[in-house]
Amino acid sequence: MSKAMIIVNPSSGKEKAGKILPKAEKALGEIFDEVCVRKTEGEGDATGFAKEACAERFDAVISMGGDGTVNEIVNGLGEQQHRPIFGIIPLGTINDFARSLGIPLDPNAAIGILKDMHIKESDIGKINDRYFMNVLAVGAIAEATYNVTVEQKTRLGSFAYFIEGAKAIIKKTPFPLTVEHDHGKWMGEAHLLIATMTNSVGGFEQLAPEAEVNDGKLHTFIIKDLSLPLIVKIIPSLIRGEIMGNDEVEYIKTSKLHLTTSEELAVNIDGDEGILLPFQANVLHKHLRLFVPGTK
Ligand SMILES: Nc1ncnc2c1ncn2[C@@H]1O[C@H](COP(=O)(O)OP(=O)(O)OP(=O)(O)O)[C@@H](O)[C@H]1O
Repeated sequence: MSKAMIIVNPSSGKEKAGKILPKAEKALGEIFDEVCVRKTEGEGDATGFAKEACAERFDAVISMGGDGTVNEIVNGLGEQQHRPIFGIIPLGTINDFARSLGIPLDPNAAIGILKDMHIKESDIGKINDRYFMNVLAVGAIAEATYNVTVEQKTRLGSFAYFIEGAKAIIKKTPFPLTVEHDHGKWMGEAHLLIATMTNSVGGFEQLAPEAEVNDGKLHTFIIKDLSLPLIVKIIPSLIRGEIMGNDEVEYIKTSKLHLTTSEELAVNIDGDEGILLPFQANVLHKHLRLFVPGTK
C-alpha cells in the first residue's frame, strides 16, 4: 500500500495553507492509497515528521511551507536508509529551492506536478552534521540578515534586508579566510563568501546561472573587495550573470569546502544563523529524489 505524508506549516506565506491543503490532499489521494497530514507548530517539528516518514517507509513526503520548512524536512530525511520521494508545494515568500527546480510558485500549479510523477535526483549539502539544499554564506552582509526584526519585515518587506546589508557594506569588515577546496587552497582577506548549490539565491537567479541542483558542486564566490568603485563595477556583471569574470571575485567550483578564520564568525545556512567557523561542507550527490515538472 502506497502512502504519502504532507508536512504543512500553517503559518507560512500569510497562512495560505488553509485553502490549499484540501486540494493537495485530494490530488495526492488520487496517486497514493493513504495520505496523512502533519501540521507543524514550531521549530524542529518538520524534521521530526520527516524522520517518522522515513522510519515508517512512506513513499512520498510533501512540504507545504517556505524554505524554512524545506530545510527542516531535508534535515529529517538526511542520510536515513529509506528516504521518501520529496515534493514541494511552495507557500513561502522566496522559495529558492522550488525556483531552482522549476516548480511553479503558484501552489495550485505545484500540486498539478505531483500527479505527473516526474522525478529528478537532487544534491543536498552536508555541513558538519547538518544538511542544506541551497546556500552557505559567511561575512558581515550574511550576518546582517539576523538584525532584521519581524517588525521591520512587516513594515519594509525585503527592503529591510537591503538596508541592513547596506549598513554592513558601509562598515566594511574584511576577515582573514582560508578556503580548502577540490583544487587546492585559497588564503586572503574576504568581505563575503557565498557557496550555492542552486541558481536561486534569495530569489535572485543571476549569481550562479549555471548551477544545477544535481551537478555535485558548491559554486563558491569570494568577494575580496567592497569599495564603492568595485560595487559599481560588480552590479552590472551580477545582473548579466557574469560575476565570476570579475578580478575582485574569486570563483571556485568544488564538491567540498573547508573554511577557517581567526575571527569569531558564523556561517549562514539556507538563510538561518548556523555554526561558527571552522566547518567542513560536502555535497551528497544525487542524494534525494524529487517531484519536478516534466520539462526539468
Ligand atoms: N505553526 C507554526 N507557527 C509559527 N511558526 C512555525 C510554525 N510551524 C513552523 N514554524 C516555523 O516557521 C519557520 C519558517 O517557516 P517557512 O520558511 O516554512 O515559512 P515562511 O517564513 O512563510 O517562508 P519564507 O521564509 O519563504 O518567508 C520554520 O522553520 C519553523 O521553525
